[in-house]
Amino acid sequence: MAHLNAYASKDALASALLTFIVERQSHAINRHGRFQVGVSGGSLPSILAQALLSEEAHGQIVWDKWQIFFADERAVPLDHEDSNYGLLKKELLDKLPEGAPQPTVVPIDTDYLDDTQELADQYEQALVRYFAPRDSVLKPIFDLLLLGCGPDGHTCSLFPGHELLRENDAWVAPIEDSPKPPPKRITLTLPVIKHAIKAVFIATGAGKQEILKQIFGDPEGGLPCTLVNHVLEDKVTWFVDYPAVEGVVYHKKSLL
Ligand SMILES: O=C1O[C@H](COP(=O)(O)O)[C@@H](O)[C@H](O)[C@H]1O
Repeated sequence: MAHLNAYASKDALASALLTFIVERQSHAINRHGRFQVGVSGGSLPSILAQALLSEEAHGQIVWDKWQIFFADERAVPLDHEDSNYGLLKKELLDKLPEGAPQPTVVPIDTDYLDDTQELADQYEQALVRYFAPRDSVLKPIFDLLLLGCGPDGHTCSLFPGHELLRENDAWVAPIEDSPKPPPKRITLTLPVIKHAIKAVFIATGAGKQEILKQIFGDPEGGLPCTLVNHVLEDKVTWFVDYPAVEGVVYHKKSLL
């Protein structure tokens, strides 16, 4: 069963997230000398940056061991305002101290923007290059997935009721009819998410309240976030703030 941790403020949430990430970073580096992370777009990069660029984080993040991949990405140029890479760059990567060790960041190959299947295949090949030598299983094993939760319960670019929720082969899949613009995207699939060592959801603000009530009130409901809770069970931790969690009934909830 997923853990649900609720915080009185974004500062408290960011601080707890930092502690969690540092612990997972140590675990990963001890295990295989690097920290392979999948990152979402939306509201997540800004909170992630708040955690990782804080004074408290100083000296705790071993950036040159980080390999950052995208949990989903929009089929747009990297400097487009809809790009998840562009967002992470603006919020976090551009703010890392110059001259200091930098993470490896693996964006989509924008040569393939006109063909989302090829874009997804190329990103899958990139994952093969970074993960396959270690993983004899047939799926990449992310040390940590940092996931968002849309107000409709979508995560990555896996949307409620969409056929991609039944994908059980591809690591990375294209979507051409995303209900949230832009329509053309690529996304990690549920079988990949299922193999992650840990996953975190971050959801803040009253706009997430109704969907959190559904996700935790109806664990069999089939929403994409619910499916992630289901496949990863206690390997998932939700970091939410009080406005998002108000009215959510869940017995594994901690108010911090
Ligand atoms: O479109 C997307 O939305 C989700 C959720 O975004 P949020 O702003 O509601 O947090 C995000 O996780 C995903 O990466 C993004 O492509």
